[in-house]
Amino acid sequence: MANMEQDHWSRVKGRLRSTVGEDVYSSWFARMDLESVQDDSVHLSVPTRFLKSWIQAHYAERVLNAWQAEMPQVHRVDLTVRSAMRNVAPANKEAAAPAEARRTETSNNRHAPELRATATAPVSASHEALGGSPLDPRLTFASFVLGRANTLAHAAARQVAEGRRGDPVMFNPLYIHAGVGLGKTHLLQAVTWAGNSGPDRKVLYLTAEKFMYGFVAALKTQTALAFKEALRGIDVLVIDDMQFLQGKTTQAEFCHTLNALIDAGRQVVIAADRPPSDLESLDERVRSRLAGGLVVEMSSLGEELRLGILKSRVAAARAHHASFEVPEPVLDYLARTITHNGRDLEGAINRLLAHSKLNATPVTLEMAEREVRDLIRPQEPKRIKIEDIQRVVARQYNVSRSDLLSSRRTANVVRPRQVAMYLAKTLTLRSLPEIGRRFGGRDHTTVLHAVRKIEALVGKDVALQDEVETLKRQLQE
Ligand SMILES: Nc1ncnc2c1ncn2[C@@H]1O[C@H](COP(=O)(O)OP(=O)(O)OP(=O)(O)O)[C@@H](O)[C@H]1O
Repeated sequence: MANMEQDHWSRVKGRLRSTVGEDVYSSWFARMDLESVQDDSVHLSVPTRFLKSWIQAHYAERVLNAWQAEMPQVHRVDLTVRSAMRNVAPANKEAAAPAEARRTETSNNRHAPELRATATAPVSASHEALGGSPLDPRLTFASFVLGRANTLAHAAARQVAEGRRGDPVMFNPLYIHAGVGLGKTHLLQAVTWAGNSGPDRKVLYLTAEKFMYGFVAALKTQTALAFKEALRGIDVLVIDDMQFLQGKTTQAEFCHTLNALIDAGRQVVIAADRPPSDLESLDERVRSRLAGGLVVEMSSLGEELRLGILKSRVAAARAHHASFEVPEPVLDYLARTITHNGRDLEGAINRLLAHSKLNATPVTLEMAEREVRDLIRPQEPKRIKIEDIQRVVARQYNVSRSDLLSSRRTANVVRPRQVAMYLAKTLTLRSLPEIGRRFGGRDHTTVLHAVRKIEALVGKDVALQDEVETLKRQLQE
């Protein structure tokens, strides 16, 4: 790019910095790059979709103004998302720690820069040479959180990733299926990063779309034979989003490739959003071949797993924003209420980060409730009312509801009251002051004390733990 353009760009950045202030600038514009200037339009790029839509929604005008102040002829600013893949394969693999994306393309990088982990898996030169789909450096085994939903899929994926050339292939193909946003792409890319970190194996990650595109392009340029040979020369073929494989010729080609690889003892790993038998648009031969290896389902993310993912996202964000803190109750609340998929969990942390950075305020439960409201889907856990809690607890401990609200401090009332407050905190979205008000106008510190007390006791006292569990069950029914 011409030096002059870069000079303009530096000055535009300076203007933006002084209009929006240093904090906002570093949150939103620090990773924006100039791609090109052509006539009256400027082409900029950012590493994520999230950043793109945020800038478009909030700062489009200011970015254009800053350009016009520098170059009056500019009438248009285009913003695109860079892919997460480096476009130059470094010769030295150790130096190939995934870095910020450089290649411009409207890719599906769904991961905000704030969540960039410190993954250091090398980028495989062979992967790039073969035209593999872009890999996201954050999607590694190190950042994959384990839980009941994915233990088997993870173990199988690891086994594949750690295999060596010539090892007997245990299950072929390995077919992983799960609903949207439950970690398929994460696991498949983790296999690719890990598999390519050794010197002797070539692992190629392709989305089904990319496979089709590669094949169609090869047909057009009459290099289809070379394409097939190249594919057959790899050790592990990883195909994501199999449900999108379309077209008779492509399917036939895919089937040949699959057969050739499997017969040659090469590993094939596939992910889709449904089991092979439900891939209706696929040829029967392909379906049965796909079902002939190990088919593993990843089920929906349990609460513990969701909490683990949230924590790992916060830790990743803190690597770049050390002051970003999400209190435990907020994490618990998010894990409890955002139940559908990992992408929503990631989105929630991004929003909290954006909000707390922009407004320079700490993350609170109230803020979280407001910010993620639309991520909480309809069939979320039944909304429990504080009155219900008071009623059920009073019945269980044989006291009256007015006892719970009264100022009486006898032991037979104090404990049930504390349990009720604890349940109000853990099962509802009410804030501590609100709960205090609903328990006879108590102060929020009294509620906090009760919550902590019961939390501590539940960890030690099995009988109390059972009581609390029974109460929760009754309330959730
Ligand atoms: N077990 C996990 N550990 C860490 N992150 C996870 C896990 N499961 C899902 N995620 C995160 O959730 C988000 C969505 O996951 P991913 O893109 O892998 O889903 P997917 O199953 O491929 O979805 P789709 O069907 O839409 O392609 C990603 O940010 C991913 O890192």
